[in-house]
Amino acid sequence: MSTLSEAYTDTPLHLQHIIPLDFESVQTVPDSHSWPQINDSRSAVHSDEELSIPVIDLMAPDIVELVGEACRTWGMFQVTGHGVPSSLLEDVEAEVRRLFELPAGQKVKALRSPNGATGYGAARITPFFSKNMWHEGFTIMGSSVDHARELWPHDYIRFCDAMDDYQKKMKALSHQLWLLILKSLDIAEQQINWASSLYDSDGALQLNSYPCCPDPNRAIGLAPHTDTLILTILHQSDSNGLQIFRDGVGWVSVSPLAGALVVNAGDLLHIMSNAQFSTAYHRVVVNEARHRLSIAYFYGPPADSLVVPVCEMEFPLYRSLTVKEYISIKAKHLDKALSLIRL
Ligand SMILES: O=C(O)CCC(=O)C(=O)O
Ligand SMILES: [Fe+2]
Repeated sequence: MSTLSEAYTDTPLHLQHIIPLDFESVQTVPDSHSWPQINDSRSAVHSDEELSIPVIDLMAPDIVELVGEACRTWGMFQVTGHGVPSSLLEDVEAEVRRLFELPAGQKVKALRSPNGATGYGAARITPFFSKNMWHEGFTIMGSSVDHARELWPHDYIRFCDAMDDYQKKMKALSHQLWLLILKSLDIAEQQINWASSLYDSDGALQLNSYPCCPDPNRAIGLAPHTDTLILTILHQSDSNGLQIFRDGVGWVSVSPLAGALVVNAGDLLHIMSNAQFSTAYHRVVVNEARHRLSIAYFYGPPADSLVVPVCEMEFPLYRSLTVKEYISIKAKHLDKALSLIRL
C-alpha cells in the first residue's frame, strides 16, 4: 500500500523552489517577492461579522446539519467544543515559534530534499508562480525526528513529542468530522471502500510562518489555492491573514477565534460529494507588525484509495481516480486539476 508521503515525493521540486528567503536580512520587499497584482478587482476584503464563515460547536444537537450547510455554502467553518486542550495548542504553537525563530542558516540544515516530503522549505505551490511568497514552512509526513535532530541536536525530543501528540489529536478530530460529513451527505460508511482505512492513513502536518513584511501590499503569504485532500484542520496564531474567496463577494477574512480551529473541505471531498461540497479557495496575506504562524493538518485516505463521486440520482461530475493520481495531476496543474477530471 503506498503512503501519502510517497505520492508527494513522486513529483520532485528544484532547490530554487525550496529555499525560503532569509526574511531577517531584508528591509524591503525584493523584486523576487514583489507581486504586482495583489490589489486586483477580486481583492476587496470583507471583514465584517455579518459576512464570515460559520462558527460551529461540535456539541450542538443539530451538528450534522450545521456541518453539511457550512460545507455546501463555504467549504469552511470554525469549530469550537472540539476537545483539543488549549494547553496542547499553546505547546505546539510555542514549538513552531521556536523552530521558525532559529537563524536561517540553522533552518536550512533541515531542508526538505527536492524529492522529499518532510522538512523546512517554501510552499509546495511555489513553482506555479513567477514570484515567491512571504512564507516559510516545515512539512511533517511520518516522523520528524531526523529533521528535528538537525535543528536541535541535543534538544529535539520536545518538538517531536509535541508534533506527535498534536497529530494524534488531529487525526481523531478529523475522523469525527469525517463521520459527520458522511451523515450529512447521507452516505453509509460501507459505501466507501476505503472508509475504514482512513483511520490508518498518515495525514500530513504543515507548519507555516509568515514573517513581518515591510510592504504587505506588495507581498503575499500564500497564493490562492485549494487544499488537495479530504479536509484540513488549521490552528492559526492570534493574527489575521487567512482569507477565503466567495463568489460574488470577494475575499473574506477568517479571523482567529480563541480556542477555535478552522476546518476546510479539500478537493477530494468536493469530488467525492459530487460537487455538493465546495473546496475552499483561500490565501494568506501578510502584515507589517506581527509574525503570523499557522499549523495545518491535512487528512486523507491512503494513496491507493479510489475516490468515486457518490451520487444516487444524478450523473457523476468527475471521473473516479486514486488519491495518488489526483495528487500527481494537482502537482502538475494546480488550479486546473479539477477541470481536467471533470466529465
Ligand atoms: O496559514 C494559513 O492560515 C493557511 C495555510 C494553508 O492554507 C495551507 O497550509 O494550506
Ligand atoms: Fe491551504
